[in-house]
Amino acid sequence: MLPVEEARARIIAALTPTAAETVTLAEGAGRVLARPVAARLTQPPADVSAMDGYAVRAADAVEGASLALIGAAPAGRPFEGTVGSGQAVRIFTGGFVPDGADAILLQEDATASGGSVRVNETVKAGRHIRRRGLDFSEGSEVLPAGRKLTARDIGLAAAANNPWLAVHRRPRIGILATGDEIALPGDPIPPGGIVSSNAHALAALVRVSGGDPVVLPIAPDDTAAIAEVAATAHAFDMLVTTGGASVGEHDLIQSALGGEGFELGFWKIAMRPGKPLIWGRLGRTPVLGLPGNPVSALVCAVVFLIPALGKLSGLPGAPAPTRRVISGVALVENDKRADHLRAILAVDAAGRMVATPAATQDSSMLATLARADALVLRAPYAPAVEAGAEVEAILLGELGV
Ligand SMILES: Nc1nc2c(c(=O)[nH]1)N[C@H]1C(S)=C(S)[C@@H](COP(=O)(O)OP(=O)(O)OC[C@H]3O[C@@H](n4cnc5c(N)ncnc54)[C@H](O)[C@@H]3O)O[C@H]1N2
Ligand code: MOO
Repeated sequence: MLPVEEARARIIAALTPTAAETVTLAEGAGRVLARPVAARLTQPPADVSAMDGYAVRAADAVEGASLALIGAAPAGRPFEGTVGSGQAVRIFTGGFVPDGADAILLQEDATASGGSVRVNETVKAGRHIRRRGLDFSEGSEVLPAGRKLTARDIGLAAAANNPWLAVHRRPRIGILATGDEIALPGDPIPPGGIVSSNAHALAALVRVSGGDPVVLPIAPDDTAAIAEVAATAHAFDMLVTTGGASVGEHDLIQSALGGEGFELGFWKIAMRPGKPLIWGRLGRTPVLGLPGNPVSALVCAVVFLIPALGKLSGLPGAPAPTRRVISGVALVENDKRADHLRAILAVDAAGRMVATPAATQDSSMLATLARADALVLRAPYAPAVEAGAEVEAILLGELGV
């Protein structure tokens, strides 16, 4: 069985980012830049005032001096003349500093009357002036390719006068649930059947992780039916299946896809839950075969599908970040499979984050998974630890799943 890290590395190495598409600023948040964003202007375009007050010559603006007011420079309407010795121009935040002036006298530090202004506090040269290009200069790169755009980045791209952004197309992910026993929520459930939760949960996970999910019709445990749906795989950047991954004679994914030209990359990994994971390729489309057990499917999606979506979207495809937390209970020595324990988080009196794994960790228990805040990671053969020991955990809330 392949170690988790190696399985993830092989998946990430096999994926290439989607092509670029052009979107408006409003559509850009959360997308990954396919090309850098350059400034299409210099900001500020000239020296501007950072305050409301008076543009003056610092040499004249000493406490007690009276300066002649010769005009005004509100934002957007520059003063055309020059500030000479003993003169001042009324200025507002964002207004261009007129020629001749080299400092701003704050409104609060001055008394204006008639055509003059009295300096109540001596001004320092350069004070309250934002220099031309302080923020960025025309032609410079303000955002690099490969960046996942934040709301702040959208503001920067807009300020740099870019109405459009070149981002990677959202990866289109086909989701195929298989099994004779599964029925869509609300539909009649066959005898001994179960409602299909996996496709819905996976579609939601794909959506919040930057992909476009396409939920395919449920395929019964029948080679021809699975093959028929799989024949549409070329329409997707990745096909994700659930169920039929294991060793039972009804576990048909590999044999059904085999007829369609499926090339197996690997099968079975040293992970709990999620051992029977399948990875391969159908023509040019990568295929991730998740186990049918609902918790196994979703934990594998956190560990493999989210990084894969990242890589397809133009990111490095890094694993979910982990945090060091305190285990609320003693943990037994682990076996050969990397374990992922569903746990509730709480903050103790000392402000430390404490993760308490659920007492039963069965891979069918969706309610336990939905209530969990974290997956506590137990490496293969990790030794037993006492309650209070530090352990690594993936915080599910941070991933938005
Ligand atoms: N003899 C062995 N048996 C099993 C092994 C093994 O190594 N040897 N592995 C076990 C492990 S671990 C897992 S995980 C499961 C995974 O099996 P499959 O991927 O083949 O999944 P199915 O058999 O199709 O289904 C398992 C379980 O999940 C339910 N299911 C399936 N699809 C959905 C869905 N879309 N929504 C909700 N629930 C679903 C299905 O009804 C079954 O109850 O195999 C073990 N067995
Ligand atoms: O790995 Mo299975 O996913 O243990 O239930």
